[in-house]
Amino acid sequence: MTPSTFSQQLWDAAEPIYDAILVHPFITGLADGTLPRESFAYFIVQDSHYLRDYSRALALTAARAHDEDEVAMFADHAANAIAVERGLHAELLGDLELTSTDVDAAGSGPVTTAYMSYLTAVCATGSYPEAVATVLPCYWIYRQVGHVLEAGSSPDPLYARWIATYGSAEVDAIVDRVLSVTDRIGSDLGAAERERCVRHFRTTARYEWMFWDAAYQRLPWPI
Ligand SMILES: Cc1ncc(CN)c(N)n1
Repeated sequence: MTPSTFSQQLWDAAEPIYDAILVHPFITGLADGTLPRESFAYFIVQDSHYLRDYSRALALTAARAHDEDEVAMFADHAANAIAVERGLHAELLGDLELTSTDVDAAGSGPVTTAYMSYLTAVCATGSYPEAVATVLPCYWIYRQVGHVLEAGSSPDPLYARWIATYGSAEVDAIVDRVLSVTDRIGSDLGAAERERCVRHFRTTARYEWMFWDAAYQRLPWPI
């Protein structure tokens, strides 16, 4: 069956990746509290690096938009939506007894660097629809994971706080708005550009799985 909307077409292309995310031990460990603290700390440190470049990728996406409301939305997300996540990180880093010096000293790991580089390259050199498709898994997958985990939360208060942020109504409203922009863009895309968007969406959805997997393993640079 042909997907009814562009966002549905993108989601369908990445659904097996999302299904694999839901059963990854990082995610099941957040939910049942068995995730090792060291893996969560690796994740928060790497995510602090990631958000720096994600914010830039959103600013590049804003610069590529033609519709004034969409320029304003992505620019606002680059500044403010990210600020909510930074606030969460600051609290969690404090609880993990880590500082911004520790974040800088750790540097960005192999998967973080690869994901950030891909985001930056597409948002800097691709079209506006390609940029939107590339940044979308970050918004959408976290919202979905937040909702799934929210039902049972976590016995671990740190993990419960993380879950509550991504399962919140505030995140819902942000993601719904981005999805409606995605569907508007998709209504007049040619086949070749549509295919490029699907490829970018699937690639960054894969990076989302890899990001959690790297944290679970506390993956170092091999050399
Ligand atoms: C790697 C990653 N992906 C998504 C999100 C949610 N904005 C995040 N904080 N970090």
